[in-house]
Amino acid sequence: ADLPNVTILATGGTIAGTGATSTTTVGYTAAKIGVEKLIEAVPELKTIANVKGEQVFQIASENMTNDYWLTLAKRVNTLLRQSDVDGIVITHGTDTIEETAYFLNLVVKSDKPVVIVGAMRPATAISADGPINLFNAVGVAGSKDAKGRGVLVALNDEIQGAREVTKTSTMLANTFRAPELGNLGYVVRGQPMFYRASTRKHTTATEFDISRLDKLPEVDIVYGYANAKRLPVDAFVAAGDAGLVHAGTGNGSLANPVKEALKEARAKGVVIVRSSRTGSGITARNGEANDDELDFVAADNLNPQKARILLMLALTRTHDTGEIQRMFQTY
Ligand SMILES: NC(=O)CC[C@H](N)C(=O)O
Repeated sequence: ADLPNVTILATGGTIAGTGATSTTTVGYTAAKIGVEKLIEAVPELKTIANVKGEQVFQIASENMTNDYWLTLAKRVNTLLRQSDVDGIVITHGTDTIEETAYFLNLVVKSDKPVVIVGAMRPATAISADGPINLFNAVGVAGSKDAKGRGVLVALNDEIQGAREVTKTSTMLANTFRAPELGNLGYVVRGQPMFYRASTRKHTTATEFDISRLDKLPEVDIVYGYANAKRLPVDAFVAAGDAGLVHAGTGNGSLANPVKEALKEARAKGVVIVRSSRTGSGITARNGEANDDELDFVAADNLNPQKARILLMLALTRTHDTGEIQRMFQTY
């Protein structure tokens, strides 16, 4: 009775995946097992929390969309307003866990813990990581220590912050890292141990409100590489995008034809954010491009897929590039 009340929102992924044999760890099918079965597989959960499950949707997370995010975020906010919910665990495919985590980090309006968890091996595999990951995630979500830290990602005995965490390996169980900046802590026997906190504003301290939104602005990502052409930029602009994120080479550098296309896009009102494909470090304002002159925004150290999320949310508030740059320095 004294245990915390934790709701598990299931969305699919490998943690709910099944393979043909116990050694199938590649080539299995994600998003097969329902939330009740996930909970039944870990009877130990009863010792650390009163757990309830809800299947919000059932997808492989490469099929995540803005619409699914709005559905999920609204459900999280509704549940966290209830006095009988102390924390939430979201089971999720690992491919886009970092994006969902950062989106929720910006739009959840509560201090209560929200912990996202997944697995790298399907439920049918020997040494499946899903059950222990779920146990630890429920422990974190039920802990008072985890309150007010923003959305957390807990896998492989580690706790990562939503803003910095990224998937770094296609296959390893310790795929989740915050390059150069490190994890926030560990989970030991279902107990979180924190050593660091994110310094950027999140959850209750953001200016974003999705409660009355049923659509997000269209923002896409254009990748930088040798021999890059302007074609993708032109195609996204023709499709009516409100914003574009450039995943630049190095410190967000722009190939000449792409720079021309982005300049023209900006002249048509499209907001341009320069980020980097390198995986770590800051894309500095007025560094590899003159953002003041071009009227572009620099992504700080957000990776392109996270810069896309912040730009979408920023565009729900303003089209002023000065204001949007401020948001990239704030969140
Ligand atoms: N390990 C995983 O969860 C990856 C499976 C699948 N591609 C997904 O993201 O849902």
